Amino acid sequence: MLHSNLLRLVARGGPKRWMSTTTKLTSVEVNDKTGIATLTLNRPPVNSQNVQLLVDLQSSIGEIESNKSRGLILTSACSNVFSAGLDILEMYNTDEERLRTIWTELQNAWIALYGSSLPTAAAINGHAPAGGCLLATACEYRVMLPKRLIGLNETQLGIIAPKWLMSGFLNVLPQRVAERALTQGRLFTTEEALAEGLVDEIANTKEEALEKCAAFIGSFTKVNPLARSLTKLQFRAENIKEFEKIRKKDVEDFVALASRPEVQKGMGIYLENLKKKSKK
Ligand SMILES: CCCCCCCCCC/C=C\CC(=O)SCCNC(=O)CCNC(=O)[C@H](O)C(C)(C)COP(=O)(O)OP(=O)(O)OC[C@H]1O[C@@H](n2cnc3c(N)ncnc32)[C@H](O)[C@@H]1OP(=O)(O)O
Repeated sequence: MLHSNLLRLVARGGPKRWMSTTTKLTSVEVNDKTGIATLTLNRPPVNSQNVQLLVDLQSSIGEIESNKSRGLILTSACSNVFSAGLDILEMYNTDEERLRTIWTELQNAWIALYGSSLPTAAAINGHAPAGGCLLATACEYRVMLPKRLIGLNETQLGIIAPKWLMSGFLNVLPQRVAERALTQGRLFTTEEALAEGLVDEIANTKEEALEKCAAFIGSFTKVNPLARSLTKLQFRAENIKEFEKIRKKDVEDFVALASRPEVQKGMGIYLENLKKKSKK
């Protein structure tokens, strides 16, 4: 009781310490009382994942791990979007080297989060399609605001999510639900996501989501951290091993797919539609 009250007080603006950070598109704030770090994605308007954001994310995860924080909460500074996934503008009309860098940094960011030994939770304070869902499902716990969307919608875009990218999704959903959702490219509403187990709790505000994430991380207070992290990593080891085997080929597959003229054309149309929609 005392512990959860303390977490609530602290999440509402108790003593906080800003860590020195050299990154710009992510920020890290460690709560002095709980030792929990909040990592915020800050690339308005939708936290689309360009190379810089992915590199900054890795650097912030590294910073949190080396500062021995008790856990990591991932959230967004954007008011209605957790992350819109990969920055399509960056993938459009570019060269192979850039595509190689984008995919390599997405892989690096995913493995840094998925393989982190710390307790991790996502306070999903907005929509989380595609790469946004990837980051959320790399965490161990998800709390989401009502009436937002989350899922891997790749097939809706005519593209295929590789196996590693589905790992987190497959960790939390029954195989049958995951297969159907992935083949349909389904985006779940928050309420549907809760019913299926894709998210763990709903919160009405970002502050409440942060509190609930902190309470999840607080649930490990009495567990030996080494035993906890080794147990977590045992659950994830098979996926990580499979990923390591194919990661180089996966980059080349992505570059070949994303540079195909018909895929580039599709991206152009998709971007145009996004822009038309946002002007309405
Ligand atoms: C697409 C082909 C890729 C082919 C490559 C092969 C890849 C294989 C494996 C794929 C793995 C991961 C893929 C991805 O992550 S692809 C990204 C998929 N993301 C989406 O489909 C989400 C698109 N965005 C939205 O649906 C909505 O923006 C939103 C997130 C629901 C938010 O809605 P909103 O109303 O709050 O904001 P909106 O007005 O739509 O957008 C504001 C501006 O942001 C621009 N924008 C949105 N999303 C992206 C994006 N992903 N990349 C770049 N830019 C984006 C949007 O165009 C608006 O711009 P502007 O203000 O008009 O200039």
